[in-house]
Amino acid sequence: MTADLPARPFLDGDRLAAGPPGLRVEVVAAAPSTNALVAERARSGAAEGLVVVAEHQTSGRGRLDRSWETPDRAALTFSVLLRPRVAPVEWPWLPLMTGYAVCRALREAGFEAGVKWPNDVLIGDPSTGSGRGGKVAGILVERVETGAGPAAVVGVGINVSTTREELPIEAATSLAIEAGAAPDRTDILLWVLGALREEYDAWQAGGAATLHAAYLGSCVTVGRDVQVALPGGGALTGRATGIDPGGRLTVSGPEGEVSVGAGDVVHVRSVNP
Ligand SMILES: Nc1ncnc2c1ncn2[C@@H]1O[C@H](COP(=O)(O)OP(=O)(O)OP(=O)(O)O)[C@@H](O)[C@H]1O
Ligand SMILES: O=C(O)CCCC[C@@H]1SC[C@@H]2NC(=O)N[C@@H]21
Repeated sequence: MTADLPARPFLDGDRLAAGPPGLRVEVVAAAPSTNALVAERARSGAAEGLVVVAEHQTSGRGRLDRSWETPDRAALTFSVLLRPRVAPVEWPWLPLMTGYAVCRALREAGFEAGVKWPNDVLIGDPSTGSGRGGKVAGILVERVETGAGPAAVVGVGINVSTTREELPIEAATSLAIEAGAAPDRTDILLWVLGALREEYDAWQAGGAATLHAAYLGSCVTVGRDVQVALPGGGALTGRATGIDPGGRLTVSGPEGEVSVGAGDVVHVRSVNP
């Protein structure tokens, strides 16, 4: 007779409980969207630092209401509740900060990682790696009005053990595809949360200058020729020259130098990559 063995734990609860100071991690078996769940908790008065991880996210959302698709237990899908003390005009740095934190964590795990403005994290190099390189993570930051003032829900999706067949788009990849095996999920989550905590504290204490410089050093968009699709069908074409103090991408083209905010772009594509 064979006894039912307990399923292999998705994350190590003891290590999470001792994780980065000021963060409280809760793991749920399934949720439509961890961003929606944390937004609900924020409206009910939850304090800053709540982190909800879903083993299975069934209706994940991306920017502009696109869907974020991850098979059961194959990804890390989680959201962090923040209540920033800095002026809302500074908040556009939050998705950039989070992308940079994911990048730091993936480098700690041995990956070559870069941020694609505004909200993607890319790994690998299709010409050298065992995988093919591509988008491994996406960030969705949403502002929520609560009785205790505005809050930010910072959502992160990372493809961990997702197979090629399970990925929804050709340009996507997973940590397992690039490395040949999936790294430890608890390590990755703790490294992301630790890096996010550090970047967030530094930003609140001293503004975006340090983050700005670090982000530029990791950004694969700046320095490239890009085509930025705008809402309503227009497009902006030119050289991405930098990130302005408000976290917007600056593009130099036939119209001169123009800044675009993340909320105003449908897509950013490299031209002649
Ligand atoms: N698990 C996943 N991994 C990678 N990509 C995914 C995943 N699930 C959905 N997507 C894709 O990610 C896209 C949402 O991300 P995003 O808003 O960054 O769009 P994008 O096409 O990457 O635009 P941009 O060119 O601006 O980066 C959706 O179009 C969706 O097809
Ligand atoms: O690439 C994007 O547009 C962003 C994708 C963000 C996905 C994460 S997964 C956890 C959190 N919950 C959601 O519904 N979305 C974010």
